[in-house]
Amino acid sequence: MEQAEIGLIGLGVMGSNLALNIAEKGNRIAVFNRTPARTGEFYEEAGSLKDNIVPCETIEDFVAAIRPPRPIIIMIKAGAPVDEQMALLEPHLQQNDIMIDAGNANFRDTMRRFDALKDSGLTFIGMGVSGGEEGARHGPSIMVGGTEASWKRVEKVLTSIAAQYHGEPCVAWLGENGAGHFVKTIHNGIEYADMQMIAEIYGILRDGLKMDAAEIAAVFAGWNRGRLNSYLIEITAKVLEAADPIGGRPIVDMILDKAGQKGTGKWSVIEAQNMGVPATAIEAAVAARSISALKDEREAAEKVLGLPAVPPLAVSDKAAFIKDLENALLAAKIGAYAQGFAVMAAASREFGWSLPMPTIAKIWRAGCIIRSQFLDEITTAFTRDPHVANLIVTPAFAAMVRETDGALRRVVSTAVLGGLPVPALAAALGYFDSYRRGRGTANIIQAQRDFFGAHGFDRIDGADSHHGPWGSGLGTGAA
Ligand SMILES: NC(=O)C1=CN([C@@H]2O[C@H](COP(=O)(O)OP(=O)(O)OC[C@H]3O[C@@H](n4cnc5c(N)ncnc54)[C@H](OP(=O)(O)O)[C@@H]3O)[C@@H](O)[C@H]2O)C=CC1
Ligand SMILES: O=C(CO)[C@H](O)[C@H](O)COP(=O)(O)O
Repeated sequence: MEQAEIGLIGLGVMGSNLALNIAEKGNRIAVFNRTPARTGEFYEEAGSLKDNIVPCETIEDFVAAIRPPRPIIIMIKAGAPVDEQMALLEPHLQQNDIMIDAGNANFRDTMRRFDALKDSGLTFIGMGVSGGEEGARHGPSIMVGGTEASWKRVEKVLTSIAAQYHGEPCVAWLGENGAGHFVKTIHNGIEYADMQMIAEIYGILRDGLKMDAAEIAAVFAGWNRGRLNSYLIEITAKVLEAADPIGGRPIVDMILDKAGQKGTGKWSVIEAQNMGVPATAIEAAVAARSISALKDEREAAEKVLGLPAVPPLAVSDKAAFIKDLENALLAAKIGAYAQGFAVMAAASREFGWSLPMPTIAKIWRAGCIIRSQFLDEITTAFTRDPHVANLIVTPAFAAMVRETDGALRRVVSTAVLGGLPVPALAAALGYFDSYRRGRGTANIIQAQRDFFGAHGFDRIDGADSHHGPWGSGLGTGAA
């Protein structure tokens, strides 16, 4: 039997769709799954693509079915399962075979795995894949990290399966070792912020303006035809339109308000904090998911505290306010993306990757969950100035912030006065207001630090004195 050009382990949601995509693009692929019954089931469902698929029940058969040097995609649950799978696979591999972890790995695990294989003759690629089930099947966005030589060996097949944006494939080599998984992590961090901000706007429409799901769906569908055009806005309109098969009410009204999270959002925030980069909108989004998970505590707290005793939302012109909501969402989105890109710029320096910002924006324009028209504008901004300190000071985005931040301010103020939680929108606004203010208030913090801990400070006039005239440094207030 003709050998396959590539192998794939893990026939779950992502792996099975990726395998079908690979087969459909004319590549012969060997597949393996820990639970063999799934392999048979997958093969039976493959229809006309069966000719390009070699189903294997044992690791030995799987490895033998692939032509050396073998590229093998591992698309399984992230974390320890990947180490276990690699350990099972490794003894069967030969010089120059490549293991490609395509799951949502923590990039620190990817760096460890990359280093562990460095002198073994085997190669490791850490590859972020975005687009969910449909993207994996018809064209995901793919973020590759590893050696450039190993990328060259998989470039053709990955290019054949990636999404296309006006003829340009949404796949790229982004740097050594953990670069691809780091970029995927930040993609997801931005995804968390995007989703949370949409949820906050939904909350204002539902709880503030008392609109029903169908009315809110129409608002999002309208926005999807404008500057907010994006996959996440599109699917938000669709989920709001969908009816519950049991009972016929809008399905969103039947879904428990507890959000799951698998780790990428949290890792984005941890890494941002490690590098001292403010990613406040992403942090707020991660924290909001954690608060959402405290359903029982929230219900108990509502019984103790009640909802805020505030008047109903002060909105005199509903149409104008909905226009403000659209602009506020755009402004806040700019803040979240600016933060995500700033985290990647810092990581690029920290880990020596030379992450290509215009390329990252380019490969996110199609295929991935945060795909949008907006990313084309980010691509243009970073292409003009790849090393700009922050997206919001590029001419195009500075103009957009100036145009929309008033709406964000009005929306956040209205929501706060109406007792509606908008932590991610408020975080984006706070970020703009802090970042654009040349003279902030940290002089007080520096003085306090010097007062109690003799930490010293820099002076605005550059003079030499680095400590304040605090005397003993002992306060006289309460102990
Ligand atoms: N779903 C999504 O939208 C996206 C998911 N991802 C990432 O892709 C990866 C796969 O996700 P997804 O396809 O959704 O997951 P699924 O839950 O659908 O599938 C999980 C797969 O992992 C296998 N697996 C689990 N534990 C082990 C183990 N210890 N050893 C070997 N195989 C194991 C399962 O095999 P078995 O059948 O034997 O249980 C199954 O094939 C994850 O890292 C996920 O974060 C990335 C982008 C999008
Ligand atoms: O990577 C993805 C999308 O890009 C996956 O769907 C991931 O599971 C999303 O993260 P979480 O489950 O934490 O919401």
